[in-house]
Amino acid sequence: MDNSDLFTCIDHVAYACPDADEAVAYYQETFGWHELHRESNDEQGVLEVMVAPAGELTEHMTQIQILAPLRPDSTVGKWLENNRPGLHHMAWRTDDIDTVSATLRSRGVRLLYDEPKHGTHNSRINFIHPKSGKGVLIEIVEPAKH
Ligand SMILES: C[C@@H](C(=O)O)C(=O)SCCNC(=O)CCNC(=O)[C@H](O)C(C)(C)COP(=O)(O)OP(=O)(O)OC[C@H]1O[C@@H](n2cnc3c(N)ncnc32)[C@H](O)[C@@H]1OP(=O)(O)O
Repeated sequence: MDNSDLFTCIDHVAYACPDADEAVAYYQETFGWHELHRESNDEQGVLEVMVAPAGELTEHMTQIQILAPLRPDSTVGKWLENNRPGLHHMAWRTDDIDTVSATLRSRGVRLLYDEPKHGTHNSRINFIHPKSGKGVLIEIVEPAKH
């Protein structure tokens, strides 16, 4: 078993909270981190803000994704009803989400979606269910090829 055809790095770690602006200001003012990107993803029901320790990304730099729910019945909204603000998921980067999905399914891993959905910055995303991820929600992300 090896990883050479699967994941290249930890793309981001997601922090879920009710107020993204307050959390971003904390990262900026306390740690000097930089906001690199923000967008609302209506399908996922989240506002997401990507912050990083540098103003420009290097190839394998891991970002923090600050997530706030756009509506109470979104996955993050429901999660915040049962949990304090905190770590929500981590995301592993791949160059080819279709191949990775097929490989993981063949190994018995439960993915949430039949086909990848739209993620941050036009990426393609899927998730490993926490029951299949040792209690951790794991996102699989294929960044857009610019
Ligand atoms: C924009 C995009 C991007 O990066 O580009 C994003 O990140 S969007 C980020 C927001 N979107 C998502 O998270 C989409 C994927 N997530 C989901 O669809 C959902 O959160 C599920 C993972 C299916 C869980 O939903 P729900 O709690 O309704 O399902 P469920 O009742 O079946 O719960 C199943 C079990 O999973 C646990 N569980 C729920 N959320 C969890 C989490 N974040 N981390 C770890 N465990 C978690 C519950 O406690 C429960 O455990 P017990 O049974 O032991 O009590």
